[in-house]
Amino acid sequence: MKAVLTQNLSKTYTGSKNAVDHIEFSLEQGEVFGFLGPNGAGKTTTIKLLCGMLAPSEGSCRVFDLDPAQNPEKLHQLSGVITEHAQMYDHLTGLENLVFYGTLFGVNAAECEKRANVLLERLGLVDAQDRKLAAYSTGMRQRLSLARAMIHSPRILFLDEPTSGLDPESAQNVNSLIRELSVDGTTIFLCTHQLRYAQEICTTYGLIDEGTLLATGNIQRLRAMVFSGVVVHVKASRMPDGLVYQKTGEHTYDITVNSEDEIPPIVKGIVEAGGNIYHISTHRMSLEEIYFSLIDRRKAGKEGENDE
Ligand SMILES: Nc1ncnc2c1ncn2[C@@H]1O[C@H](COP(=O)(O)OP(=O)(O)OP(=O)(O)O)[C@@H](O)[C@H]1O
Repeated sequence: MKAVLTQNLSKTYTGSKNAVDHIEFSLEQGEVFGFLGPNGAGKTTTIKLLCGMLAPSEGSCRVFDLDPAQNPEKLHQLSGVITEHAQMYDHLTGLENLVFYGTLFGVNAAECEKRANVLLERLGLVDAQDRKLAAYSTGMRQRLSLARAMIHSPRILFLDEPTSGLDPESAQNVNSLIRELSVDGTTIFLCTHQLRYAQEICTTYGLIDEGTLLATGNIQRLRAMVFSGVVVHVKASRMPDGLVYQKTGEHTYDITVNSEDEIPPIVKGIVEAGGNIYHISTHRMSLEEIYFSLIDRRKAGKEGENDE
């Protein structure tokens, strides 16, 4: 059974164009899926469709074989969600909020408290657990809303920018918690604009722009859509005749190869030509470079269409 399956999923808000336009993808259990795209691309709308907060205008989606719009209660039992404004109670303490929400999900109070203690510890909130939420800082609230989303040990977590606004240490805690949960089989659906962070943590990606899904898959698959080769940076005293390279500075060169297997003969060739090698490193396209390349390609395609 797929953790998430969408078919022709579309959402049109009244009076506007498609916010989500016939998107199709599926997620396996335990995947950390990075859903990436510019502002207004349709990420939050997709989360809302998958959580049953919105009904599709066309097409369908299923989360662990449930139709979210038809079975919102069942879905809430097995999913956790954080969006920018998670509802919690200012007059309750951090711990009381967690226990309250845990019991709403059907977990008994003793179990809730046990799990709340683990989460508060992991998210660095133990010292604040007995303080009223009204006295929490924005970052503390954000960490508590993450704990709230996890209090009932959901099978899937929908996280919209879970680390924006967190200090580096808290962000690292959240990242390692997400990694551990995925190892234990929790599926993570993560929206973020922080592409370096996404590359560290996600196993697969979806790239959306103006409601259209431009690409899905792991980083190798996305790379293959843009440029699958490797760029070798070399600093050497001389280069052999016949080798194709691009001079990038004083004694520095870039060589483009299809695979790393081509590097040893290149090194051998430089040495045999009497060159000294001072530095050699390889570069593959990062998620950030792939993202901009695919977005730029789409923009160029649209401009081409408009020119015709
Ligand atoms: N309630 C609404 N009514 C009308 N249009 C909406 C509504 N919510 C979102 N939209 C529009 O739908 C499109 C997709 O918005 P959405 O919030 O899903 O984007 P997003 O990718 O989450 O953006 P961001 O990165 O800024 O959070 C945008 O054009 C937005 O203006």
